[in-house]
Amino acid sequence: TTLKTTLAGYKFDNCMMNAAGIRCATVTDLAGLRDSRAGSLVTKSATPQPRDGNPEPRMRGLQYGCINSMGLPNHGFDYYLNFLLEEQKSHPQQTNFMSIAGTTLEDDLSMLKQIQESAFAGLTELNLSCPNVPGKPQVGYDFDAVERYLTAVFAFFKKPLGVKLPPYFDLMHFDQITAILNQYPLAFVNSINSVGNGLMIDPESETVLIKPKGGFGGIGGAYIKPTALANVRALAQRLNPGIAIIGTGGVQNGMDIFEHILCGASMVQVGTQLGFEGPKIFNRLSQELTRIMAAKGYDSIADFRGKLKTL
Ligand SMILES: CC(C)(C)CCc1c(C(=O)O)[nH]c(=O)[nH]c1=O
Repeated sequence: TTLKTTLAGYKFDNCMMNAAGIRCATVTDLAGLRDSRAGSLVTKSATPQPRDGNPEPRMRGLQYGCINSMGLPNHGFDYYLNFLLEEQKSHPQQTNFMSIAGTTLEDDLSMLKQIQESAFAGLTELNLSCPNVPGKPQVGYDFDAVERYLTAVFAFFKKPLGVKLPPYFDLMHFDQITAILNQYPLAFVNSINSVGNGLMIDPESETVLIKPKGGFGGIGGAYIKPTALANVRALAQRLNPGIAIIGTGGVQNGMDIFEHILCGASMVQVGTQLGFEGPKIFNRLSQELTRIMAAKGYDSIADFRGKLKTL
């Protein structure tokens, strides 16, 4: 039984890795991921300059998941690109991802130009949950903006690139977003980001849990697995076969990873639960998934990827 996978022509020893934003903001975090059983790593979404992010408390974990409104705290684009370039020299056998989340299209293009001209040989994840012009929803929910962004990006960017999408909830939206995405030479689509603008409350103190945005924040964890699986499945049913899918959302154990792969994922990312358990979680998840596959008679994930049955 092997957990290896291939995505956009790149080989990974393990089909699981971290989700951007969790345990990946510092070199220490990233080295911890590299030294774990994870098959790859992705950096915290970078902006051109370092950012402090929102006032704390800005993330809280509860029994079934977490809420966050971090506000893109990160050490800046150069910090992460430098780490990834060093990694290529010291650990050439591992392919990594760089996540970027400019607060404007210009910022995204400027970072992508630097990646294009750099020696970075991994994959780039463009976070489309980034804010749009005031008065408009996030880019991922403004389909004209998605088209504008991807047209500008692929006018010059020739390295492997995928997009991180927010969750969609209407079948027409799955049709609309994939009709757009299928027009571009995307290496992958990563679905889903946190479920936006949830609200968690402490009824004792009658207060919200996080400070930014009056307590509103992205929801992750067990709460969002049904939404994540539906998005992975819907995208897999609609995207060109050349566009691989990364499944993210609600992974707590090996069976959750199995379910994401059954829906069509070639790589599965872990966020909230990684935050709770740390990189050693990939030992447990690998053991659990291996046992599930062996019990079902599957040698590799290709044996069951995308093979979810309907009734
Ligand atoms: C929400 C944004 C701040 C625009 C992007 C960064 C981000 C954050 C964040 O840094 O607040 N949290 C998430 O759950 N997903 C994200 O993509």
